[in-house]
Formats: sequence, structure tokens, C-alpha cells
Amino acid sequence: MSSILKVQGINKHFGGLHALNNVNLDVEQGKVHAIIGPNGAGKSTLLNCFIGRLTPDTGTVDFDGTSLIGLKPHEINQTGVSRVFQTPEIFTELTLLENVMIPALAKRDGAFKPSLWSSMAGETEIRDQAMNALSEVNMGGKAGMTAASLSRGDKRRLELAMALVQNPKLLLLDEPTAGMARADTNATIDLLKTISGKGLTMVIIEHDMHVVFSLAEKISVLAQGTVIVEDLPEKIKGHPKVQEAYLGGAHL
Ligand SMILES: Nc1ncnc2c1ncn2[C@@H]1O[C@H](COP(=O)(O)OP(=O)(O)OP(=O)(O)O)[C@@H](O)[C@H]1O
Repeated sequence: MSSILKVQGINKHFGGLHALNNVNLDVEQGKVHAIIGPNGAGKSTLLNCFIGRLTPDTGTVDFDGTSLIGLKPHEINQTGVSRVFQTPEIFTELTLLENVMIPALAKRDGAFKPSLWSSMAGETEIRDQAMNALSEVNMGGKAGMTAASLSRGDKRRLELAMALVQNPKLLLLDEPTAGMARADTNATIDLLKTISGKGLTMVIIEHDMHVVFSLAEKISVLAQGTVIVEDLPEKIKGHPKVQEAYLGGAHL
């Protein structure tokens, strides 16, 4: 087994709250790794430690041979980590194509420079990459539409294209199907399966167990800031410690 993301001994306090308590995580190259756990378990806090939004008090985060601790979010992005977060970070007044070109330019140049905006028309290579990413999420036919007119499900797919255009080595997904109707959720599961089938490593935080068990090849269960179990999906269902953690909350 070769791990692409290795997290060791992460602790994070918010005042008196011990939000992450000695967390270890090994994400294998090419696999879909889910992080699940009850509300307030520390899932988002952990993810924020991977992308430079939070700095852990102690511990290490190594990605593909590089320590991510102390790097800024855009520097982490440059190492090959892209993310799709719950709050859509799209530009509603721009077209889908323009939305996808922005992260492609940011990846190439280190950060998006507004001065590049006027010359975007000349960026044919970036434009082609953006079109390919839109096609990957089955939205090639909507490239010229403004993002404001998209349904919620399509907005999430656009965000996925914005992550994929960066050709990441690791894709972080925070509740990629939150708020979606079942049909949209299933379409997203199929899409993510196709993408993972091409070898992209994914870390996914998700409450919907249908999504988790459809996609995950490994699951870490967080409860009160501690990884209580890390195992294969078939070992997680019915695991006494997991059942206990979820008691009174979601059901597996
Ligand atoms: N910036 C912050 N300041 C203070 N406390 C915080 C902060 N961020 C998170 N917390 C607390 O840390 C704990 C873990 O929160 P976190 O959002 O990581 O949990 P989660 O597992 O992602 O929950 P959910 O599934 O509800 O999104 C919670 O008790 C939360 O209130």
C-alpha cells in the first residue's frame, strides 16, 4: 500500500474544546477514503487542516512527499490538492466556461490575477482544458450559459469541473451531495465513480450513508475528535464502536 496523504498526531484546540485529538489518517493512492462521524465530530476541522484554512496545534500532514503544515491555501492547491466545498464558490454572473477557466489559470499562475481577465479570450489552451473539464461532468453543452441559471445540482457539478480542471492528485469533497434530490445524488455518485475509476484519489466527508457506501473503499470514523475506527466499508457497518458513536443520531 502506498499512501498519498499521511496525517499523524493531529491535535487542534478551540479554546477549551479539544476538537481533534491525536488524529492519524492514511489515504491510499487512487482510493476513495470517506471520513464520517456524528455532527461536531471534527470532520470539517480536519479537512480545514489539509487545505491551510486551519493550522493544527501539533501533528504532521504529508502529501505526496510534501509537508502541508504552514503552507497557504493557494500553495497547497499548487501541490495538487483541489477541493469541492459545501458553499458554492462560483461566479454566478459569469459563464460556465469562464468559471472553469479561472481555477485553471490560478493553478497555472499560482493565483488568479484580475489583469488576466482581459486576455482570457487568448487563452486557448486553458479554454480547451476548461471545455474538457465541463465535458467530464456532462456539462459541455452548457458552457456558454451563465452560472446563475443553474440548478443546485448543476452548480455542484460546475464546482466539480472547477476542481477537475486543475488536474489534481487529490480531490477533497465536503458533502458533495448535500441538499440534492435523490436522482441528482445518484447522478453525482455515478459521476464520482467514473472519475475515481480514472485513478484520482478522493477524500470525502459525507453524512448520506448511501453515498458513503456507494463510493468509499476505506472509511475513517471520527467521534469527538478521535478516529475510533478506520477500516473497509463492510467492517464499518454494524461495528459496535460506530453504532455507539451514532446512537441517537444517524443510522448506519
Ligand atoms: N472556528 C471554530 N471555533 C470554535 N469552535 C469550533 C470552530 N470550528 C469548529 N468548532 C467546534 O469544533 C467541533 C468540531 O466541529 P466540526 O465542524 O469540525 O465538526 P463536523 O464533524 O464537521 O460537524 P458537522 O458534521 O456538523 O459539519 C465542534 O464542537 C465545533 O463547534
